[in-house]
Amino acid sequence: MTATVISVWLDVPLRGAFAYLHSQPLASGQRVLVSFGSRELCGVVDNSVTPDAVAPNKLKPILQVFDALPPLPEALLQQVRFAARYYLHPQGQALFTALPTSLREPREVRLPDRACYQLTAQGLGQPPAARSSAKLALWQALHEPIEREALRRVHAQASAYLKAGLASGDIAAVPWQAPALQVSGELALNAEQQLALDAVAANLECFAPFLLHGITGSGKTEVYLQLIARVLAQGRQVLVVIPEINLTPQLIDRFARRFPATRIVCLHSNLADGERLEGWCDGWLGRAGIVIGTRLAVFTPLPQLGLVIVDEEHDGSFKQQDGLRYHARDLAVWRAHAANVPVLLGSATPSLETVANAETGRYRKLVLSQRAHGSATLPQVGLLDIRRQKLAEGLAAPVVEALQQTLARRELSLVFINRRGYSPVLACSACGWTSACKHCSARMVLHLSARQLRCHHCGACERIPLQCPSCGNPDVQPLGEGTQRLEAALQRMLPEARILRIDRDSTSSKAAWDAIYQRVHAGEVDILVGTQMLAKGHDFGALSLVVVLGSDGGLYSADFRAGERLFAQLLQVSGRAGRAGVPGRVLVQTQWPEHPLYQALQQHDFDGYAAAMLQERREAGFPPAAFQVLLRADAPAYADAEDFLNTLLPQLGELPDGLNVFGPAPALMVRLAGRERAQLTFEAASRPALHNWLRAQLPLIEQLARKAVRGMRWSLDVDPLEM
Ligand SMILES: Nc1ncnc2c1ncn2[C@@H]1O[C@H](COP(=O)(O)OP(=O)(O)OP(=O)(O)O)[C@@H](O)[C@H]1O
Ligand SMILES: [Zn+2]
Repeated sequence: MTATVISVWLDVPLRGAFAYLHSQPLASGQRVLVSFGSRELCGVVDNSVTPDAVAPNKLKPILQVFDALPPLPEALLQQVRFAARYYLHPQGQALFTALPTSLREPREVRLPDRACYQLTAQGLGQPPAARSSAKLALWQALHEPIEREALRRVHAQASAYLKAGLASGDIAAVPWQAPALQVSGELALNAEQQLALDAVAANLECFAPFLLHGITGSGKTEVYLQLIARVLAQGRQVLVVIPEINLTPQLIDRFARRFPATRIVCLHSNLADGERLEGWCDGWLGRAGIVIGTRLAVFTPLPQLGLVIVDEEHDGSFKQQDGLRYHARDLAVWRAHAANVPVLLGSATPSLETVANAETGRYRKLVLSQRAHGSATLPQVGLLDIRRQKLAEGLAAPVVEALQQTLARRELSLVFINRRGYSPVLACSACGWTSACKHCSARMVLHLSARQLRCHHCGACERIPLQCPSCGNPDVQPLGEGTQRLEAALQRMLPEARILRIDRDSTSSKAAWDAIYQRVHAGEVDILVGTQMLAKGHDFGALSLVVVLGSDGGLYSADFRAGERLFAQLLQVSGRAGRAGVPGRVLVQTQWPEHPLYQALQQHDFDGYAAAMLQERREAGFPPAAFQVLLRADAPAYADAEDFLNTLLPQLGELPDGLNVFGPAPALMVRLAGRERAQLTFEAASRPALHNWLRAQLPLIEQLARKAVRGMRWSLDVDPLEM
């Protein structure tokens, strides 16, 4: 019997594919079981590559072909091929990053049969009594084949009704079929929204990248929804990628209410394996009309893809910070290109990368310059110079006054401080000791209610010391404010106010978020105190005052992106005020009121400040004017990480023209979770030149890494966001 050599990708940190034997050829994308060393692994067949050479007598057979599901689609393999090449990452690992956990494991995967339900002839002849409106609505909906989930949206009693109907023979399960599109509750668009909609809708048949630059509250989401309706009407699918924080039940609800019959798959990292697999497969098998999710959703196969949307495209959470360090926005644009469909990048504060692309005409820019809600206008921004103010518990008198007035009018206030915990550091006034983390170059944050010091970088916890660990002084004091301390101070100053704190500590569960939303919308809250979790996407109608504290730190940071991030964050959080007719006001406490960033914030001048920042980047030769790749090394001791880079550097030889390297230098945060980090920054004006040259150096880097001290690790970060 002659056997065929099959190329198989495995989830291992090696660049090549592996060769195995099978009795007959297998399709690309086929999942298989193979033995690798002493383990059995899941592999994926790829006939487009030549495997690394193996002596014929050493070839091992494929142990099992997992064929309960069809082979993974070619479009996914292509996307992974691109991602691996672009991000200089081993392709096997890139492929397994793209798969839901269940498909990475060395076992067969079966999908539960997805059925629809419909009335039988017997059921049709027996309408429920007219007084039972729930049953009548369900009975009506069951005239057409409908999925359980969609039926549940018709009425909460769906499951019980279905169970009874199946038992009595009034209802039968029928093979799954795509439901007819239903669209409900579309708003009449304003002129700018209409222009934006028309521009994209006119390009549904080709790749066309758009920037939808709409100020906060300008109705971007409404434009997305109406575009999605057009695409669904063509029987095609839509991919919507959004930041982690914005994936709220409220948003999903908004989509579900608009498209009550459509299967909407929601994908994020907190799903159980089974749920994620089912959602992923529903996209892949064409059953889902809409896939909406965080960055990992960008890998969901969608055979009928008709439109890609990236909301809040500037958001840093789109960049994966370990393994395959991909940027979901950039991969989303690539996907739209590969599928030859339009992609819409929406934001009130687009990234400078995207601004630059709009400037050169690579992306077409669509503008929403007005708030959508009838009488809503942008808030007035006041800058409070705290060099001339006495602060009480971190708050200037005009801020407390404004909070009092807002409370008296029974409107909602938001106090924004981007620091959770009680206080960012505990310090000894006698010897200068501070609560440093043993594992990171960072301070441990005081969490008073939990009676702990916590490191927000590595998660280390300690008891709060009763006296200074260094000199024994019993007077150790919290320095500065975090959300918890602010909450306590506000409660003392405004005892009658109902205050709600929102940060990662108070919202760890989805249920907590739901409860918060309900309380705010029911008017049970007067003041929200919170971190950046509050800055984005939320639409609280009664919110009329936003107070910003402690934002000066971002003005003069060593990270060249800090200003861009701060500006976006402040515009976003300011944008929460005055969204529904109540005039809004923003107060910023700062020591630098004359700083151009605050001046631009006051004028709501995104374009002007973005142009200035872009100009600075061009002069300094920073992205987006240049392209970067970081080579990071980390080890328990800094010297070992640095040694590796220092050994490598001379062996790389002379760099080609136009390519520069800086370093080795310590990372901005040198020590993290007990490891110290050094890096080389490669930079060039030409992206292909930079990537191609680095790709050619990979064998050398890998060879030297094998000789480095044990425990040294290295990685490449293409288009890094963190320095
Ligand atoms: N054409 C319209 N007519 C009336 N109201 C509208 C219209 N479009 C949107 N709205 C309303 O305006 C508010 C803001 O809209 P939406 O949430 O879509 O804005 P957005 O631009 O996505 O906001 P942000 O970026 O600030 O989160 C919502 O309450 C929405 O229902
Ligand atoms: Zn730490």
